[in-house]
Amino acid sequence: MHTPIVSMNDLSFSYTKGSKILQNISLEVKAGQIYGFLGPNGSGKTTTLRLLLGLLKKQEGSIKIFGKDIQTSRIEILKEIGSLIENPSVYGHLTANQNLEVYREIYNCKKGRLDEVLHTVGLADVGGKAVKNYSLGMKQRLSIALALLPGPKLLILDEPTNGLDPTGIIELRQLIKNLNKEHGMSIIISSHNLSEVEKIVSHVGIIFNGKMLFQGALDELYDVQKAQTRVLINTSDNDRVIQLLHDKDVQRDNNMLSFAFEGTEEMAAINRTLLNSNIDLYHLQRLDPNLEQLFIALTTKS
Ligand SMILES: Nc1ncnc2c1ncn2[C@@H]1O[C@H](COP(=O)(O)OP(=O)(O)OP(=O)(O)O)[C@@H](O)[C@H]1O
Repeated sequence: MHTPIVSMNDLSFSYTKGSKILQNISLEVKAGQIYGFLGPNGSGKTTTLRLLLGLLKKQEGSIKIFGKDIQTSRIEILKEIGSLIENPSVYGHLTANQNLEVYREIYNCKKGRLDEVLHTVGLADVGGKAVKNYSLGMKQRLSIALALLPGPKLLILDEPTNGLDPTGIIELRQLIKNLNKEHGMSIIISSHNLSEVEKIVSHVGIIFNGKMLFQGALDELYDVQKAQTRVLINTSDNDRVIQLLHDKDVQRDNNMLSFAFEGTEEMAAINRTLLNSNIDLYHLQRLDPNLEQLFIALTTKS
């Protein structure tokens, strides 16, 4: 079996004594995965990622990256990681090429690498422009180009879609997919919004109030989500519908009725029942839970 790229076990952390920000966090990322690290604001994502990069000192638990301990092999490990934590740190008065040149010297990589990374992030045509004239999406992509300079195996992106417009989000998604597919990079991407990352991630971890609530393949998360899906209907005779669907827990909210969704076959059967009873259907909607509702479902799961 392959050694996981990242393996975090039972990590707990407090900024101040007595108030635990992270509790027994365990997280595993395998080679080639795009791992979505999800949780609402303040749940502990940035703290976890800072610990992962050794930017905060670990207190309890263990962190291994590429099979090595972050505490004893930090420099060696960091050479193979590109990261973007919080705001893009680029100089506005410099061009993209000049920004990259500053970091190229730090990383000690070849000159040709600048064009390569600019090309990878789709900024090859504007490398000579001052960064202050870039859109936020372009700045974000330039920050990723900086992180790519040393040719990392693992890329860690903390809420990279924050503040981006829909086009910027789509471009960033495409870039992340390419880095994973064409450059074989493993990627951890944090977000407070499942819908922003679900098109690209293969695995997810969900953190809430400093605890991991879920970790697994996206499909497993969809199974949890499916169990929380409801159907919303409005008909010409809602009272009658409640009688007809007496074996379901139908809830009424103003003119709307809602009940748990249990598959398309059951939906079709309900529809036939309504038709046979001469009840007109005015509205039918499937309600998939959003991330907040999923959190609630996961926290209350027995
Ligand atoms: N330097 C710090 N000192 C004390 N508390 C902190 C510090 N940094 C973060 N916290 C607290 O730790 C908790 C987790 O914050 P963290 O930034 O890790 O969450 P997050 O999930 O990344 O949220 P966000 O998306 O808002 O950054 C929050 O309650 C936050 O107020």
